[in-house]
This record gives sequence, C-alpha cells and structure tokens, in this order.
Amino acid sequence: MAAGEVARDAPEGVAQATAAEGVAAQAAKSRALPLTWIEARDHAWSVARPLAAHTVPLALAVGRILAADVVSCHAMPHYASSAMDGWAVAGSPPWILAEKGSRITPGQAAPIVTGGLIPPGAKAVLRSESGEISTDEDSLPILVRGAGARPGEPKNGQHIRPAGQEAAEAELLIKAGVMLNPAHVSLAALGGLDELPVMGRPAVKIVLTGDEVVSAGVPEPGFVRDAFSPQLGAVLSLLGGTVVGLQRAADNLVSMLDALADDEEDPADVVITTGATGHSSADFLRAAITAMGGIFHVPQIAMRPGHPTLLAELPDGRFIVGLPGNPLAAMVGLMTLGAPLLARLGSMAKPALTEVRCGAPIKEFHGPTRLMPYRLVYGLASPCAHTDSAMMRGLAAADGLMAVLPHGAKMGESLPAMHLPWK
Ligand SMILES: Nc1nc2c(c(=O)[nH]1)N[C@H]1C(S)=C(S)[C@@H](COP(=O)(O)OP(=O)(O)OC[C@H]3O[C@@H](n4cnc5c(N)ncnc54)[C@H](O)[C@@H]3O)O[C@H]1N2
Ligand code: MOO
Repeated sequence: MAAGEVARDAPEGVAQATAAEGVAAQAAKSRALPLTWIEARDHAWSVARPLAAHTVPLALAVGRILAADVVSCHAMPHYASSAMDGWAVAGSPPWILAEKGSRITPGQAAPIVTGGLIPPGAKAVLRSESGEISTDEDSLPILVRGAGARPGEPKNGQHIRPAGQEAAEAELLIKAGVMLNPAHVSLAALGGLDELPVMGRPAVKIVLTGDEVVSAGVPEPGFVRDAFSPQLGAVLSLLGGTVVGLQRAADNLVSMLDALADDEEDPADVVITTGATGHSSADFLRAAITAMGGIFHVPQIAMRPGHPTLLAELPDGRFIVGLPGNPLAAMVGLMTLGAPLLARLGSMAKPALTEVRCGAPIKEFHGPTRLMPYRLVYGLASPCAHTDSAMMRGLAAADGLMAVLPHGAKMGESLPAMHLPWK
C-alpha cells in the first residue's frame, strides 16, 4: 500500500494519511485483505457527499434532480382565454360585431383567436366553423350561427379556458427530488419560472493512458484500438456525470501529473482514468496520486476482472477513479466504483443490486469474486462467452453482471447482480 492509502479497516468515509513507519505493515495488510466487491461498492458510496444544489436555466434542466418544490408564479392560465379561433359572444344570436378586445354586452360578438384574452362581458366562444358573417336589414355586418353549428352552440362558458383552470397561484407544480423530464420543464415555463434549483451533478474529466492506444483505424501489432473514447462519455452520462474534458496522458509521470492537474476553466469533481493502474514501469497513476498528496480510499478490489480498479481523493477534493486498461475490467470497475460514487455526488439513489438465478452450474475456482456478464435465457442468468478481461463480446451481449463467489454456483442459485446502465 502506498503512502496515503486507506487501510481496509479504516472507518467508512475517513481518509487517513498513513504514518511512514506504518506503511510497510499496512501494505502487507492491504495486499492480504483488499476490499471485497461489495465493500468497495459501499465505500465508493459512503466516502462521497452530495454536491451543492444550484440553479440552472430551464433549457439545461432536463435530466437534473429538482432541489426544491416548484410552485406556480401565477394562476395557470393566468387569464381567461379562448380555446378556439372564432368569436367571443354574449347573449343569443344574431350578434352585432364589436371591436376585437372591447367589452361586449349581450347580443355582441368580437373576433378572437385561440389563446386570445376573453373580452370583458363575453360568456362563450363560437368556433369559426360554426358561425357566419351576414348582414342585417341595415346592411350592417352581424354574426349568426352557421349551418354546421350544433343547436344552442355555444353553451355558456364553451371554449373558454378559465383563469386558474390548471393551477392556482403558488400551487405546487413539481415536488423536490424528481428527475426533471421535458414535460416538467415545460410546466415550469408555463408556471412563469425562468430557472430551477437542481442538485449538483458531478463534472467528470476522462484521462486515457497508453502509448500503444490508437483512436482510429486498424492498429498494427503492438498497438490497440481505443475501446473507451467512443463510449465512456455516454456511459458516464448515463451514470449521472457530465463530461467536461478528455485528455490523453503518455506513459510517464510528468504527463500523468499534467493530466491529473486541476483545470480551472473546466473544473472536474471526478477524474476517470483508464489504464496505468498496475505496478509496471509504464504505470504512473498510483505514483502520480501519491505525489499529489492523494489518499487511496479503495486501492484495489478483490474481484475479477478489474482487481486493480482504484478510488482516490486529491487534496483539492477531486475523486479519481482509476479503471484498468483491459476493456471489460474497466467497465466492471466503473460499475463497481464509478456508479455509486457518481450517484452519491449527484444526490441520486444508490445503484441497486438485483438478484438473478444462475442459469448454469459454475465450478469452484481459485481467486476472488468473479463479476460475470450474463444473458437472461428463460429467466435464468446464463454466463456469456468471450469474457476475458480484454474482451467486449460478452458484455456487448449481456443483460447484467452477476457476482460468483469462489465456491462457484449451482444451477438456479440466487446471485447478486449489477445492472448495466444502458439496459
Ligand atoms: N504482474 C502483474 N501484471 C498484471 C496484473 C497483476 O496483478 N500483476 N494485473 C493484470 C490485470 S488483471 C489488469 S486489468 C491489468 C491492469 O493494467 P493497467 O490498468 O495498468 O492497464 P495497462 O497496463 O495500461 O493496460 C492493460 C491492457 O489494456 C489495454 N488498454 C489500455 N488502454 C486501452 C484502451 N483505451 N482501449 C483498449 N485497450 C486498452 C492495454 O493495451 C493492455 O493490453 O494489468 C494486468 N497485469
Ligand atoms: O482484473 Mo484484470 O482487471 O482481470 O483484467
């Protein structure tokens, strides 16, 4: 365990800098007892605190969690309006035409359009297709019912939307805590609001490592195609983050330190890195975090794939989630640590575990808990093929990730499982 890592038995949420003399002993302990998959998941949730609420303009509010009840600024609608194009009328036909918008008395009508302000004195609206302009004996224009009008049309109040029909002034429109959908935002606009109070949403910076990683085309032997940049931003967004930047770091300490440095123009709450979580001569993530004075909340996890996945915190409060370079391992690490961390920071519910019934006998094996992509077949979780940590075929076909302990599993046995955010 490097200086600053938090020992497994540290109280939840407490980040402790390790005294130099205790480093060796704690390193041995940490290696012997890495957090289990469940503990690591819980820890990623409990070390974080919800980000502060703030207001956003309506146009940026969809998908955000409402931080306070929203009440209407005025009655909705705030004036009596017409539901049809036609004439506002009072009394019985024929109607003498009055000027648009002026007060009318029984026997008068004034042209009106849908949404138009009902003039004082009007009792109903006659639809344009139900009325005809005719003339009286003095050749003055009058409005009469047309051939297509229903008998007695319009009835008192017909086609008038009364003020306050949808809500009174200061009536509750949207309760705090809901995730705002487009209809909520539209409702807030109709209620007279320009901005809404929302819970904080974590800003995430992605740092990709690996000098051998290429971002397009068919790579030569010794090089690999980047499995993350085309999709990681979308997954982080599904997990409740907003990606504010993506940077590539070369496999050296200076480049890693540069990539992890705080970006004042685009500050991040969380940095998600890929690769360089190991201890080889090309892996500089742990060294960079230590050099920056960071602490390791989760230095590694007793799970496969994804055991080198880490969660650290820098002195400026930013979290670092270090995902392994192997693509499946990275996604398992992201579901295990990234999902609960982002949910907590964003005031969302902790991602729930589900239970699945194992669709095949799984032999015992040496090693920690395995997170296995599964497909649901006739309601049973059948392990996918192609699930080595560098592969993605298995996950691409999967419905979720189930956790299998070293003693294996019997056919039909109940197993805990994680959702995939895109399912
Ligand atoms: N001596 C040991 N070696 C390794 C161990 C170990 O315990 N002892 N663990 C293995 C496991 S498990 C994993 S997972 C990896 C973790 O490696 P790193 O996080 O340091 O990642 P890299 O070494 O940079 O890369 C690993 C692998 O992933 C490929 N990679 C990297 N980035 C990408 C990308 N953007 N798209 C696709 N593939 C990527 C990279 O080329 C490597 O093949 O360590 C094992 N070794
Ligand atoms: O645990 Mo590694 O993360 O198997 O590929």
